[in-house]
Amino acid sequence: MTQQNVVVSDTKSRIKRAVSVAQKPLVVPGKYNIQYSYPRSRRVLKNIEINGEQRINSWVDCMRASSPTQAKSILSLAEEQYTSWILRHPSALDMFEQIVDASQGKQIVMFLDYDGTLSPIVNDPDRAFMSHSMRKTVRKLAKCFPTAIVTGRSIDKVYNFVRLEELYYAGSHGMDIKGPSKSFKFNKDKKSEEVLFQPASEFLPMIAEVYQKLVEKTKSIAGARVENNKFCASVHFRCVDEKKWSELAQQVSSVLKEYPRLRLTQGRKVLEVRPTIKWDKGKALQFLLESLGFANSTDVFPIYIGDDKTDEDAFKKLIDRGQGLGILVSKFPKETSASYSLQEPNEVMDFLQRLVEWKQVRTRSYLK
Ligand SMILES: O=P(O)(O)OC[C@H]1O[C@H](O[C@H]2O[C@H](CO)[C@@H](O)[C@H](O)[C@H]2O)[C@H](O)[C@@H](O)[C@@H]1O
Repeated sequence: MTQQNVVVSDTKSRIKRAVSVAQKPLVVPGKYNIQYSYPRSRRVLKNIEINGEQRINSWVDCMRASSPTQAKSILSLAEEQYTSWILRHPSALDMFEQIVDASQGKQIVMFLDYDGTLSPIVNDPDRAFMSHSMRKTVRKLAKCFPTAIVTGRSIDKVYNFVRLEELYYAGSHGMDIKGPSKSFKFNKDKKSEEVLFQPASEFLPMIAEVYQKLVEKTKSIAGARVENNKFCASVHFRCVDEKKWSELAQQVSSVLKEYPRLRLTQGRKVLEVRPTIKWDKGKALQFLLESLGFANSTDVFPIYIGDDKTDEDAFKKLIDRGQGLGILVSKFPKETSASYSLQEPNEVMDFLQRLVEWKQVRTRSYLK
């Protein structure tokens, strides 16, 4: 079954669900961000989601008080936009049967982003814990399919959260790749040594130096926080007053001026400083598929689940390969190359759990 077939079928129920989701009051304010919450590459520090949401909330309050009819038309517009988005990126839970049908006869390989996908977004990056039930689900998932965590975090950090030896890990946006320990190898026929790839290893001292400079430069800005992710560094502004965002951006930019071999990208309330090498989460996905022996295989069905801009490189890679599918985790419409959507980590867990159950049923009936 082609992806188009999958998307076209079941339209009525999806519209129904889309409209009912769009009507949930909690979700509605953020939907005004449709075109604005996902800033295009260089529009740094503008139109960012949470404050956008607050601002819009107060706009809507004022508008309701002064002109109820006008407010209603804005709400309808948001609903329409959400409905149109969800039709293009239907829920992976609603489309579960079609997704597994499309994978028939192929080896599913799972790629999971960490923050915002397996763990909820929180203010303190050191406290982005994943739940026990999520860990249990991912453990079961890895017994059924080769499974990789692909993250902007350093491998050490993400491993401290995930604590599952049986997974592949691609840390620092894919610039640090490790395989599972030998006893957990999925494909026992493949070479037994751990996969290990560090395409940006020469940048290690530079990132360490830049990290120190960023800490120094930003320390006067309340709430700013710099995280060393080994081959890249993150400057968090989730807890910085919006009035201070441009000052923070200037400080970061002044440090980067001295480092032409580093570039800046943006994630969810975070500025990511990373090497200019042509390597990203999409390339990491490709590398891992090759390591698993699926370089030119048509019998593989990779599923990538992620919530952030950096995950778009992986979604695009799947489109280029013409294999598998991408699932964006988001409550709000965003520009994306993913085919499907899930609203939050809890839905991701439900989806993974269904995959596990589906696989177990198939294995049982195969053994009968
Ligand atoms: O690729 P990911 O696994 O999604 O990592 C991207 C960044 O995630 C983390 O920051 C994000 O999550 C934090 C905790 O919920 C949140 O406070 C922050 O605002 C988000 O941007 C991580 O701390 C960064 O280092 C990663 O680059």
